[in-house]
Amino acid sequence: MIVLDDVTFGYRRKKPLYAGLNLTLEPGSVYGLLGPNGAGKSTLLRLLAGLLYPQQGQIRAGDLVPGDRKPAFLEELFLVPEEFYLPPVRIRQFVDSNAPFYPRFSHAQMTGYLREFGLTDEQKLNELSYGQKKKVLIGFGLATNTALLLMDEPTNGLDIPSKSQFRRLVAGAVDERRTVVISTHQVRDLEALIDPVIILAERDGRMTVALKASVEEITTQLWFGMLPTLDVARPLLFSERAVGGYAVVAENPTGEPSRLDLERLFNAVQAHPDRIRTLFSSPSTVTAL
Ligand SMILES: Nc1ncnc2c1ncn2[C@@H]1O[C@H](COP(=O)(O)OP(=O)(O)OP(=O)(O)O)[C@@H](O)[C@H]1O
Repeated sequence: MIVLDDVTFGYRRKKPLYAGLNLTLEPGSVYGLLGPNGAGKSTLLRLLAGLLYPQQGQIRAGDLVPGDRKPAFLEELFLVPEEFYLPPVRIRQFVDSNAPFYPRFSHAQMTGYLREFGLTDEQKLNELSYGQKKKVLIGFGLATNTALLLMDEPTNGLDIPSKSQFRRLVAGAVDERRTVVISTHQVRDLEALIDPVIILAERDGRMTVALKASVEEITTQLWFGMLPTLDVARPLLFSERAVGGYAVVAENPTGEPSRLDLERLFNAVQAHPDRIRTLFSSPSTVTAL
């Protein structure tokens, strides 16, 4: 389990990006980390990876502190960053020289991922497109079988068929000991994969976790649907004009079933972060603040 306890962090000391941030991540899940541009998604991933250090508070991954960068933590961590450099070597050489850092690395899985992505390990990394390089890194990250796998905007640069391959491969690589955190703006790419959902929103100039909830919790508290008019009794958290009426997110006091729409949920959270916090602050839901 990964715990962020009262974490304060800012690139400038006098202007923290996060202040008093609390968040718990459980193994066995693919967390989707959403937030506006500049909200601090990449920063949060770097804090979790121990590449940045909290100025106050603590981050713990089991018994380990990510910022200590001890081998026992590093061999269980893989980060697929948004921007990366890969050396000008064949995929096979890259795998052979990096796999030994990860005791659970599976060469069989890596071979399978490369095959799925239409690559061979004879190809040179410097002769691949950005999307192909990203596939190598994603495949390598999945094949490490680290307890913590962080991916920053992984579907950026992937073509349309590769996005569904990505969903399938990630879903197949998660087990009960693995925690996967994916930051993304491409909510449509990941709708069928991420659960729980974490949404960052601003409050008093600081970024906070406005929502952390499972898909089931979200669709219990909120209703996603179409209405012919906006003249309805139930409180609306978001609405937009759509063909034939309005696509809305409404409170759901009667527990009416509906299908989560992440884009609309994101907009509802940004528009009404305090109401969302209140709705989801039941004991079964862990929210920060
Ligand atoms: N190395 C840095 N030095 C100073 N400020 C930084 C640095 N990296 C990020 N920031 C600032 O911290 C804030 C959060 O940045 P971060 O990259 O974590 O956001 P993000 O949510 O990942 O954004 P995006 O969705 O645009 O990728 C932004 O205001 C950014 O300008």
